[in-house]
Amino acid sequence: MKKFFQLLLRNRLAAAGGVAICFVVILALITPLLPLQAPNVTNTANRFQPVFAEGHLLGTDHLGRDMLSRLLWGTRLSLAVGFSAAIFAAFFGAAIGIVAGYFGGRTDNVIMRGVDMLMAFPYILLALAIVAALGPGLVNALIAVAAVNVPFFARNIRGVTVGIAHKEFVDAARLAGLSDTRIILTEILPNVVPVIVIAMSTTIGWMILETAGLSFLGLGSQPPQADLGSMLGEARSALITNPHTSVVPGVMILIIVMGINLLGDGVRDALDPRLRSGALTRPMAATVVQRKGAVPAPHAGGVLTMTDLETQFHVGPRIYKAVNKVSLNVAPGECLGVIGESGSGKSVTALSVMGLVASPPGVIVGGSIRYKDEELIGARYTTLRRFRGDRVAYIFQDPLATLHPLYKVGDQLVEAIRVHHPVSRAEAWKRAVELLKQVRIPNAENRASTYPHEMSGGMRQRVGIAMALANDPDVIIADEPTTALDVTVQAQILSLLDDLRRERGLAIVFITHDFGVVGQLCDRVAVMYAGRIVEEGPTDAVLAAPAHPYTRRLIACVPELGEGRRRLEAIPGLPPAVDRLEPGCAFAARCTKKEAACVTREIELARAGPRAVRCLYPETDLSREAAE
Ligand SMILES: Nc1ncnc2c1ncn2[C@@H]1O[C@H](COP(=O)(O)OP(=O)(O)OP(=O)(O)O)[C@@H](O)[C@H]1O
Repeated sequence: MKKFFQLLLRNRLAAAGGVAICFVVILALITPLLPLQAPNVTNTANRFQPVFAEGHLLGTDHLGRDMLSRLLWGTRLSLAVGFSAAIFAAFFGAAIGIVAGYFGGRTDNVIMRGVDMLMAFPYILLALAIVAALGPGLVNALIAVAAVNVPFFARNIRGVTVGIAHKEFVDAARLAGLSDTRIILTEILPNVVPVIVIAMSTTIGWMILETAGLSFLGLGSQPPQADLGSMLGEARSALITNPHTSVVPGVMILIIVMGINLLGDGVRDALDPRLRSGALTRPMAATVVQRKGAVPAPHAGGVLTMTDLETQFHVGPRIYKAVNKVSLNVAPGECLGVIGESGSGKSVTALSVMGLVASPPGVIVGGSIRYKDEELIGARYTTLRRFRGDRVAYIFQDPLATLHPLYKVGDQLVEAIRVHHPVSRAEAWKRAVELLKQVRIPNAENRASTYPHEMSGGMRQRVGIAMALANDPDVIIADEPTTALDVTVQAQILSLLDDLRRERGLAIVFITHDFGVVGQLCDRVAVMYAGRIVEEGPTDAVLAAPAHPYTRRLIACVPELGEGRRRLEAIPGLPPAVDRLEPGCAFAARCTKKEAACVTREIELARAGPRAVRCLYPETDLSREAAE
């Protein structure tokens, strides 16, 4: 709740709207306590007194009634009717939407066709028809305004409910034997409440306007009772001669509706969890760079070289050191594996290369990333765009999330090609089909015309690889591309990537959790823990004699076929949170070889020949191994 208010106040327009609305609501609440004149007592001798007239701060109307008193009593009434109408509409609309969305099928059809019929009428005509049927009066105006807004809520909430009703947690509740009512109340409702609140906050102003409209037409509040709409209606004939009688209620309506709308927009933004971690802004086109020191010289050669890369997330007062002085390099035709537990910083390292870490909250605070001889950290956005997808391409874990669901896969490949190369559509289509063949998609000509949802997971991942290959890049960064696939398809994809790098001299950075995959594909491996590289070296050497205790434990977690009796050793405990890192080795708390020296000072990555380890008491003596 505190976070919600902080975010709301950070949005200045929303805060201004909130202040205006609070002021008006407080005034309306204390109206009976204020020393005001009676709002309905007429005094025709005193009619049309101007603003600031003696005894009448806002003047008098055509019957000599005090405008200030009528304005405050009228505001009270208009707010009460507007809020009540919004609550009624939200309650009935949400109930209808939830029932239709949850039960689906015929129930949904019958309810939603009824809602469609209501929506087919122009809403003001519908409201007029309802008031005409019920008779003029404020309560009937309230019923009419609430009724015409019920379909809006029903449609919105039904849409959200349909999306939730078949989620795994709802299925789990069904399997647990919960009744439909219980599921709706405990599983569905908490997920739709934010949407109801947002819809309400953005429609209350609208409902106040509609009620004022009906009163303006004489169908809402009846004389002598004042609300803002009826005050405007009565002042209509004196609009030119005594404009203050219209301006006073008009300005109040403006303040209320503007205030509620601004506040409503702010509430909607503050309730959106995606905006919580950053400011209320869209992510920037490239990761923000706030490098403090000088650009370090590259530590090694290669087509892609990262040296002392530091990427952090700045969330309020917290700093998450997701990537902490990471140095990696990959040569043409080489495959570098990056391995580590979930949250160790592998993806953030990969995304930093092309400035794809979302800012806010991501910030690159130090280091160097070189593609051949070109420095990428701090490079202009046009340079990064030129390289993205063309020289350095990505393959992500979930191709369904990265492929556009509404375009055929061939068209998406055509787009990827034409973004970087000025070729005709027909030519790009031919190349797209060729790419699909290269990634061994059978019947590629026809498959190019299918949509992503018509393909299996393995096929889609091949399309993802084809997309990465579209512009013949020099480097492919593959972020767990086989984790979601079954072992047969996984093996096919791995051998495909292996062939491609041998045929084309591609450099591959392969991010994975799985040492089995590293052993199959990678020439070298870097092990990450809590944002740091803890070990690096040729895959065979690391697998045969791991130097860091963490690497040894990770390898021990991999089951091997035919070794059924070997005990798999899980690593106890969890990786540390990267916003509260203690000095020294981050693995110390889980390490069986921990000594006092491990947690007193920073431990350097000690290099010996092709291998490196960040440990004071390594499992293998790398200097001796290098000397041999
Ligand atoms: N938007 C964010 N705000 C704060 N911290 C973040 C954000 N995104 C990532 N992190 C943190 O950065 C660290 C590194 O995350 P990253 O996604 O790189 O891990 P990973 O090793 O790729 O994990 P996985 O294997 O699960 O994909 C994690 O500790 C994560 O909590």
